Amino acid sequence: MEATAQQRRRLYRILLIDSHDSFTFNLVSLFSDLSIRPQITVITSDKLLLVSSDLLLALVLRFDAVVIGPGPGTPVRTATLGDSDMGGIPRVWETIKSASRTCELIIPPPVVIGICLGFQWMLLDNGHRVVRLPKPRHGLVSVLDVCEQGKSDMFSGLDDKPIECVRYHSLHVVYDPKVAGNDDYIPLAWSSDCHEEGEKVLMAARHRRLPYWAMQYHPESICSEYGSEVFENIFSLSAEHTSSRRAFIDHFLSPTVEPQQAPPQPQLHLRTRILAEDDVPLTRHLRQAHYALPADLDVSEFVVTFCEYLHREFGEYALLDSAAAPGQWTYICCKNDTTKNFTYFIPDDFMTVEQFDKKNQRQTYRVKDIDDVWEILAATMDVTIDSFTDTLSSKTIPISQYPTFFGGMVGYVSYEAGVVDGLGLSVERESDASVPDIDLTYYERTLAIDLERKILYTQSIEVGDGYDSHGTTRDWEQKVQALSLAAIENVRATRAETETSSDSGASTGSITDQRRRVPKAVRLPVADDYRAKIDQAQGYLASGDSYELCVTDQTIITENPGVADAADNITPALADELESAWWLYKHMREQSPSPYAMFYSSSATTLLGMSPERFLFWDDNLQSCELRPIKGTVKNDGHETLASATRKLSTPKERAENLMIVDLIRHDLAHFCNSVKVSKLMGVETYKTVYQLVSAIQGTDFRPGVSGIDVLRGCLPPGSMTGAPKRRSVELLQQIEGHRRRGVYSGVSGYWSVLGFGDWSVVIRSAFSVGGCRAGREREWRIGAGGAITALSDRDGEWEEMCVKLQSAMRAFPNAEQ
Ligand SMILES: C=C(O[C@@H]1C=C(C(=O)O)C=C[C@H]1O)C(=O)O
Ligand SMILES: NC(=O)CC[C@H](N)C(=O)O
Repeated sequence: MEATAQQRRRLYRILLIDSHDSFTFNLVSLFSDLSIRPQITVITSDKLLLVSSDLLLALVLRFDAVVIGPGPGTPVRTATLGDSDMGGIPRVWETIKSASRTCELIIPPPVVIGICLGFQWMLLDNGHRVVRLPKPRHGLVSVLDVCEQGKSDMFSGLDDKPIECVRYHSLHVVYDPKVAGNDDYIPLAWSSDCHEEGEKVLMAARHRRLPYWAMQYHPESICSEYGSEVFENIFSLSAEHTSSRRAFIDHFLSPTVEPQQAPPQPQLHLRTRILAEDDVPLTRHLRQAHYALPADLDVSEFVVTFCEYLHREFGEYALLDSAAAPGQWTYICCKNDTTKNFTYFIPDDFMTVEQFDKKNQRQTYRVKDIDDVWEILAATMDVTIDSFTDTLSSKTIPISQYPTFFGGMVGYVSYEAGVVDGLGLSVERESDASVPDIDLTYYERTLAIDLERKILYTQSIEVGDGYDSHGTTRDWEQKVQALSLAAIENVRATRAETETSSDSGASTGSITDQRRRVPKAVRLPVADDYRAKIDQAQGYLASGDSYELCVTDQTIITENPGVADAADNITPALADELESAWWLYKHMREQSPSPYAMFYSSSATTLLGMSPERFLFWDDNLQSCELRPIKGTVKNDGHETLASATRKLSTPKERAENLMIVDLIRHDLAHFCNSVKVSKLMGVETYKTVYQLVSAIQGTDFRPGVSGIDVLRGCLPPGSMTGAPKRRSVELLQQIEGHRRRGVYSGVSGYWSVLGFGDWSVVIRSAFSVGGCRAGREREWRIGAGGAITALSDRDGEWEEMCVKLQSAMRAFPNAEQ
């Protein structure tokens, strides 16, 4: 077969140096769509320190272009104090320069492109100064003032169009025309909003003689214009240089053999399953039945009553509850003999598994010497499905309308698990009573409720007829159906009662509940401490170490120990704790309902989730996923309308906060997906207590070997809870927050379905318990709240915003409110 001209063309090799920034992979996405047939190698700048000088020369020679990407920190310290913000970039730079200067053989340099930190480094090295901006510009848009020289260079063909560019910088280059001679850079564009900055800021430059270009702004941002055109121009302006350089290098080194296809990017692979001995995969049968619920039924009330009936019959359960729009599905997981709870604490090398035996006794064992927790979880999820029965289908429901959760893992992953696993950083160990960093329960019997169409599905993953201590799957289905009918009746009867007595269901309860509802102690955030944290954060924003920091604080509510009630199979105090947690959940759901509500109780903790924010949804079958970050909050207290909230959320400050996270998520997703698109940019959504600015980012065409769980793992912790760039911001937040663990707060909760779907929310506006009778100490509830701090943030406004968010969860604890 004859190769096409495009295939015959040589790969254009780009070495992209990443200074642990959260925008680097947006450059990978941008380059991938260019006409040069790129092959991109990303290396972090600190790894370059490990490469010997000879190897570095050989490495650099092989690339057509070296891109010095953006990053936190400053290039200045490196030049004077040898600090580490630049990693091995100065060595690469020296290698490029010395190869073309001092060898007998003058090797033509590769094309070099510097972006933001890279730009600052290149001009600093050339003798210009780099100083702080009067006010940092993070996520803000400027219009470029393109010089005549720029119009015939990297901005050519753009016909004097105003070019909007996004800026993420605290430092800038003071261009000094006196740095004369052949080795200087020529300005190509300035910022045009000098009225705000006091002076024009240099935005783009090129070397007078060599193929070096540099940009202060971020051409890869979703809100920057003409990013592709600018790079096409640079690669075409340097095409002649590149081809003569290739001929020169080929003459001395054997020409490189082109691989048929670009090698896959390094990825996390969960496909290599490690099976525990008792986890030999069995083929399972999926069984599903569905029933129409009465059209006039208040499904939200039904869910609560139904859970209570199910609890009495089958014991503990988990609830993934779409308690408010736009949620469509509510899932209830029922315990049976195959239910297994997995808990893991950082940095243990074992995982604890808990299962109930046929006599309903807890059995606990450890999986030891594990390298990777997720491999163990993946082994349990490795369910081979051989058949599917839809037993009671009266009419055909299109497959797109079927529930996506059909059993699998439900639970949460803590913030710290993401910090350690996703970012490779370390965290301090929790001293006393702590909650697991991963707490997931595997369920094979689940109920799905389609709230829009009012349909109840019973779903099971069974071997044989699914017989266990609760009977066969069929027995279970029949019991569930009978319970659902009883719950429907109960909802109707309660409705009729409340219409006459005006009493709300959530406010009824035992004496024990009443006592518990008066907390023993409440520790709230202190305004001055919070303001001090904001100041500290803004110091880091001014120095260029971060562009946005999501600062948080925690509230601790210590419960009054209740009076023990008797209950079957579980100790009285435990039953009491469960009952009171459920009461709190119902109250929270009534006060601040949200689309990602969750009631999840394991032996170590209980999570009362009321998150409005989807973290990640994935579909392995379609190889697609979606993230929906929220950034930008306005109180909804009855005085605000959607229109007035939209006005408040349209300010540069709010938009910048959101934009930074959108760019960060595009970068995170580009590690796993060949295509990343923003399907919604900064829409305003209404919730019961707040208005929020929400964006949606979609990733499709997963890279080879990737499935949704890899995306989840690799994108933790959620960027909306860290700020950008993620890694450096997390380190700074550890200092700002006094190395206090956030725990479940700021982590993610949701499901991982055996059908290849996952849906996870960010744990915010929620409470989780620490201690309790099984830990032999008082139970306390922790509620985290915080907000993104940018250079434009105002201390009092941020304190108020945090309080609004805190109150949405505090409402569950009526006597604890401020
Ligand atoms: C930090 C919280 O929320 C995060 C911060 C937001 C903001 O700064 O506007 C909005 C949603 C969340 O991503 C919280 O609720 O505690
Ligand atoms: N985005 C960047 O590369 C920022 C560079 C540098 N840290 C600054 O704030 O100016």
